Amino acid sequence: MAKTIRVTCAIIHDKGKILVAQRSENMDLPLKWEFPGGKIEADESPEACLKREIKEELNLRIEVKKAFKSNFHSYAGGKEIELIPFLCGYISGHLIVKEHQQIRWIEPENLLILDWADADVPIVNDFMEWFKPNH
Ligand SMILES: Nc1nc2c([nH]c(=O)n2[C@@H]2O[C@H](COP(=O)(O)OP(=O)(O)OP(=O)(O)O)[C@@H](O)[C@H]2O)c(=O)[nH]1
Repeated sequence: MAKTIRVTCAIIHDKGKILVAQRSENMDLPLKWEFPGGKIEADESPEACLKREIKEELNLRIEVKKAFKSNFHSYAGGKEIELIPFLCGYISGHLIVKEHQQIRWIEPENLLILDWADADVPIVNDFMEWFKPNH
């Protein structure tokens, strides 16, 4: 059986908006929307992974605030991932889009409009459920 790949992703909330990223044409899941992040390396904590990935992909420093429930998802072709989401805050840095097709800052209530990577859909729903009564 294939090994489950552990992937972190950041729900970055700043000034009332959420940062969302569209995967580029030459990534797998081309043009699907995701929360930025990436694979956890050996001996790395999920939080350290996320800070590293966000610095690498977007040139931003973030703080990791709250974990949400992770989602196990099997993609066609056999790849299985555990997607581990965290609510994050912006600390500093000038945004540079290095790998994605585009990024957008959107109102939380508009998150469901996007064409999400399949593994992200339960995470978006969980986040929305938490967000609504808290804001
Ligand atoms: N970063 C990220 N990856 C996601 C999300 N949803 C989702 O299915 N994935 C999948 O998780 C895996 C991690 O991908 P990645 O390409 O961002 O990770 P990485 O930068 O560490 O990997 P690389 O070294 O292969 O480029 C990919 O198979 C990707 O399609 C998401 O919201 N964020």
